Amino acid sequence: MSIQIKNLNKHFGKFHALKDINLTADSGSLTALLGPSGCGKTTLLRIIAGLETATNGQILFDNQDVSHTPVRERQVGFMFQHYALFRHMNVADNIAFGLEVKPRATRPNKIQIKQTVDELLKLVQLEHLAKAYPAQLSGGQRQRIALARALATQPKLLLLDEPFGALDTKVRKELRAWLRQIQQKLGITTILVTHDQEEALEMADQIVIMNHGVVAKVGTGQDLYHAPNHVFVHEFLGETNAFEFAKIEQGKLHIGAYRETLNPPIHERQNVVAYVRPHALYLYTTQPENAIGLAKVVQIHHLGAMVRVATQLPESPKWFWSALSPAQWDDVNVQVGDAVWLLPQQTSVFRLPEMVEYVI
Ligand SMILES: Nc1ncnc2c1ncn2[C@@H]1O[C@H](COP(=O)(O)OP(=O)(O)OP(=O)(O)O)[C@@H](O)[C@H]1O
Repeated sequence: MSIQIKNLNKHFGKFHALKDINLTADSGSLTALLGPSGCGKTTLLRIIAGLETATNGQILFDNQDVSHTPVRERQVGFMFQHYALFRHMNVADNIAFGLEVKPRATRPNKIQIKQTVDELLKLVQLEHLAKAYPAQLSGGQRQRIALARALATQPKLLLLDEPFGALDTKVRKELRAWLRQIQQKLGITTILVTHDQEEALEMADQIVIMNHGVVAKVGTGQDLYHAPNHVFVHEFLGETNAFEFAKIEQGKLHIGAYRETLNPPIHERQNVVAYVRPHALYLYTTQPENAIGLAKVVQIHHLGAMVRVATQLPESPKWFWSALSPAQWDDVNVQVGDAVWLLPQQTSVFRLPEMVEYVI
């Protein structure tokens, strides 16, 4: 099922929470709504679900206007971080719940319900836990059951709000890959709310970056990461180093004076800012052509697949981070206190407030 959102606004009293949202999600795709806390992700998801009404605008499912269709008729499945399983019901009964409460006319019979539950338990690979109670499950298992429960009514749309928010990093990572696999296998259109950029980059076909109730940018993870044309998007999606008061002359980046504050809000910054991702900020022990300065190494973190090095230019309060592969590290092999030359390999230059000027 495809989704289209047209000119949608939401006001809470005087507060304009969603501003002229326009979005399309293709049938079978996974869209991530990504943005900082309070940007309106959950509100948008709730409006798509029918749990909240928009002040104006339209929502279309497969080109049908569902803006005023009640939630139970929208055929959506939910999985929320805090949408807990029923404690007093075992796993099988939790999964069956959505079917058991259907009106008699559309409710499957006992045998069909059992069949569906068995299939879903198999899908989420927890057949052996059918008789267990939620308190006996790990956090990851609970969320897998929550997904099975969300899928029981065969929804045409799956809505996930920070589904793995409460889990530890390792389990989160495993479940992300697992959920994406199931979503693709079922071909179910899915919208995922997250504030975790890695989660969005790993799972989504398209990422919608939201900020202060507006859609700042829509694209695939690759599009957004490599060629964001908006300062907010560049800063939000992936780690970056900001060189302020930069100047580009004949294709070369010059660093000007430094501000005293470390990360002033975007609207307080002036002129030109040059952004360099850590993997593109190369370090050299002998001066290369076009180096932007000689910096001091202040920290080195060995992270296995990567070595992260923090450096500081003279008179700058800021640290800049480089991410080196083990092979790159072997060539540099510096120690804290050593001097290194900084050379950006790719730089996105913005003339504020939001225009990208060039990538060099
Ligand atoms: N029922 C409500 N009444 C008044 N204001 C609300 C209501 N629901 C949400 N808001 C406000 O709308 C804004 C967007 O909230 P929303 O929960 O959609 O943000 P979010 O991006 O999902 O944030 P988070 O990641 O923290 O959940 C916030 O400023 C919030 O305080």
